[in-house]
Amino acid sequence: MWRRFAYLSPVISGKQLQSSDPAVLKLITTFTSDAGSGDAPLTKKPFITFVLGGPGSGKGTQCEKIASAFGFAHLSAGELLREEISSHAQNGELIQNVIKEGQIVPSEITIGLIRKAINSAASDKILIDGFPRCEENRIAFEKFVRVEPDLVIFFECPEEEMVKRILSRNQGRIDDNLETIKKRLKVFENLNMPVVEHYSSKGKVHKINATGTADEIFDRVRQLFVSIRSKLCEDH
Ligand SMILES: Nc1ncnc2c1ncn2[C@@H]1O[C@H](COP(=O)(O)OP(=O)(O)OP(=O)(O)O)[C@@H](O)[C@H]1O
Ligand SMILES: O=c1ccn([C@@H]2O[C@H](COP(=O)(O)O)[C@@H](O)[C@H]2O)c(=O)[nH]1
Ligand SMILES: [Mg+2]
Repeated sequence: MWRRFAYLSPVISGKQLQSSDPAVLKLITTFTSDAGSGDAPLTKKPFITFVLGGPGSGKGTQCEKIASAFGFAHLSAGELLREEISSHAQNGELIQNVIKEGQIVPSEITIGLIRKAINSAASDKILIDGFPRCEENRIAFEKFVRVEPDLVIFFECPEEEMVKRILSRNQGRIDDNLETIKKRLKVFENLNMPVVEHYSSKGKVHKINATGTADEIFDRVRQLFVSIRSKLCEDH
């Protein structure tokens, strides 16, 4: 039984939890129970775009622009998690600790929130900003939400520029400090990048140069969406 679900083990502080850990057993139960939020099919067939890139590479900024220019719903995984903290949800404290450490929230939690947001989104063209964060997230999403992304955008930005942008963001985020940024950059290299590599090998990744002004970057992004517009109109 455990071997079948080994990829669901949460990554917290870089450690894989053991199969006997109560948190892991709860995770398996949620994903395999009809009542759980993890294993119900989506109520619609959306056009899914994963938007990936390092911390501060401009994912959120560009998603806002794509959403308003091309009618996408913008679902930020980080924002969904932060809303759980501010609404004092059951997992709020756990999420806050993980984000403060720059690590990755267990898939069970994030996927449940994303699924709910997809089902209640105003558009069936969806941008999922900042997810999947690791191969375990990706595999769990594909297996339990039962969809693969139609498109993956990867914003390429030098580390120095990402750090500069985050340190001048000024939105009071608990992870916008140098100590957490260093941890997030390590997680980005070690855990986020394998997801980009996986989708690259499937020919789904469009890399965008994320240097320059936000408008210059959006000019590059716009070209991509204009080139796939006929596909978007046909299907959605
Ligand atoms: N091209 C740009 N040039 C300068 N600043 C930018 C640019 N794009 C975004 N910013 C600013 O940099 C900060 C980080 O951008 P944004 O929040 O969009 O990045 P992100 O990839 O979503 O980051 P995170 O992963 O931390 O959520 C914000 O304050 C934003 O206004
Ligand atoms: O799928 C996800 C998305 C985010 N997190 C955690 O949240 C912070 C902030 O995310 P942003 O996308 O940069 O807003 C991220 O560093 C992770 O700690 C997550 O665990 N899983
Ligand atoms: Mg963001």
